[in-house]
Amino acid sequence: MESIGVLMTCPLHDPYLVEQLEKRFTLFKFHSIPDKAHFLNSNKASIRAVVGSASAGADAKLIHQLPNLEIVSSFSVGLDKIDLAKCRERGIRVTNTPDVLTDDVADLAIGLMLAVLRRLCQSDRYVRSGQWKRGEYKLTTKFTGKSVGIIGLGRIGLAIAKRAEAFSCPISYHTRAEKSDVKYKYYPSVVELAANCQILVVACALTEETRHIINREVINALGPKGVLINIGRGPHVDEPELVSALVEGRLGGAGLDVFQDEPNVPEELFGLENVVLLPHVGSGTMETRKEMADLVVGNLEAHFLNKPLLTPVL
Ligand SMILES: O=CC(=O)O
Repeated sequence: MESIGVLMTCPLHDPYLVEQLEKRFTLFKFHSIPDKAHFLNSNKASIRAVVGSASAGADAKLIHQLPNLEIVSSFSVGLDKIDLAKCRERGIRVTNTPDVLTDDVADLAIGLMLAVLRRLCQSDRYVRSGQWKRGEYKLTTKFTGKSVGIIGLGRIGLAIAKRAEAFSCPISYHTRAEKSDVKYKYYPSVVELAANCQILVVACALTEETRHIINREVINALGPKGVLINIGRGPHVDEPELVSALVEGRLGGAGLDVFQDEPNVPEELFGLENVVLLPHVGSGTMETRKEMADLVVGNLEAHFLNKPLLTPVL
């Protein structure tokens, strides 16, 4: 398989995945190639696979430039950086990394809820800066028993619900259609869900329908005591609306692992103590990233050995 060209389109800071790919294939690291047009002209014939992630995948332009592309193996569960319609049209296979990251992302969502309500980051800074010696930290807000609304009740949404239930949180949700196999309260509109919960979590896939699913109306419905948690994708949220709601006190707080234009985060958020900001680390544990890397490589191997894909999307 060494002669098979694999184009890694994202800057993957995962030495294990890079090592595993380099052992088996001819790996091209697209982000570190200065003249991309020249590179593609000279190497397009040998490239039969793309490895992408949540930050860069395979858009229509790239797919068009790779005439021999057979498979896109994504080091992510989200598929929003891959032009699935183009892949379908060209018969290009697509795989992702579901299940193995569910626990980590759900754990992080709960961590964000606790961190925002109990001001964990802020009180850590209080101790480090020596302020504790001058007085006790102020009172915060209880998490146990808060009502949690979840947008998207797939693997990750359900894992968040299960964890929040252990904190005695009543759960409600919004999805395109009501689910017959869950006992949680269903709201057919996001605004209604937001008006009826204290913590609203974005856990759905990013698609054209869910882009800006968190808009001004939803934020206002969640209100000055409500908290938004986003472990989905930045573009799920109308970010300028979120920033102004937080600055104006129309929203109670936010725990954000994802942003519109990563790694750029609106600086207006930096001074707010009711906000916790993370650098898109939902699946970022050594254990999970290894399992994800094994799936990326396993899917490529399966494809080139004509075996069934491990986690096929297309
Ligand atoms: O954001 C991370 C993923 O989609 O896996």
